[in-house]
Amino acid sequence: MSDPVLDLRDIRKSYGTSEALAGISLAMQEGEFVGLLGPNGAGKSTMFQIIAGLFAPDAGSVRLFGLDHASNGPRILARLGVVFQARSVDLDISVVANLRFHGRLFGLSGSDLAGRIEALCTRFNLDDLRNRPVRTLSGGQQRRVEIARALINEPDLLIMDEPSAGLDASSRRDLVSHVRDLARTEKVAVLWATHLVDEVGDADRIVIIDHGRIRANDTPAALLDETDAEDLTDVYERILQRRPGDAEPG
Ligand SMILES: Nc1ncnc2c1ncn2[C@@H]1O[C@H](COP(=O)(O)OP(=O)(O)OP(=O)(O)O)[C@@H](O)[C@H]1O
Repeated sequence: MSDPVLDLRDIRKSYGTSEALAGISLAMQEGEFVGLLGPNGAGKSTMFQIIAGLFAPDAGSVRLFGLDHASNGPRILARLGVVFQARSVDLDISVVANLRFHGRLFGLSGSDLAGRIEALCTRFNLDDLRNRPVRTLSGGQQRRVEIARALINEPDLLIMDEPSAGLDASSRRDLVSHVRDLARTEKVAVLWATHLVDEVGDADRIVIIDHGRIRANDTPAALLDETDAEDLTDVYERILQRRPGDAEPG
């Protein structure tokens, strides 16, 4: 069997005396869409920064595609797409100019780059907006540009930290369905962090994190079954209300 796309083992990270991650283990396979749910301060962003190689954990092992950041950072980044909470596209230049710039950072050029930009504009309904400065687009359209940018290198793993922040309900639904479709058709593994349960109802797996610990890791159906909950919102609330240590995942 091929290496997992992502393999985190017992990751720990503290900021001074405050422990942000208290032993996180998580593996993801090709094409899996995993929803990472957790309240504010749960440790989601810290986990993302560690996966992206921005800093190393205090303890534990981080492998992407069977590689570690210390010896294979550039090979990992070539196969990783990242959407952080903060904006990373330039508001003053057009959609296409942003995509072209980011493509060049990955060594793409000529018809290869043009072809990828074309395909991404079509996939994310940006065709009519392609020559507009990003500043003139709506919040939902700007987030679609962010995601298209993160996909310019055709990553095998896309990590998204609250990608729908600031969007209305219908734009959020659109965004989720675009990315869900991407995981299904292109076999991109997606880790989608949010604190909004409705965004991850269709995920292959839901991971619930709180106080730096994984409190649940299973399919939506299994979580509903296990908690005897009405719906996923109820699942989430019940799991967060359990005392850490009660029925922790194996
Ligand atoms: N640079 C930092 N210095 C000190 N403490 C930090 C730093 N970054 C995060 N923390 C703390 O670590 C814990 C986890 O924060 P993190 O941002 O990873 O959570 P999160 O789940 O992404 O939260 P949110 O949903 O609010 O973005 C919090 O208690 C936070 O205050």
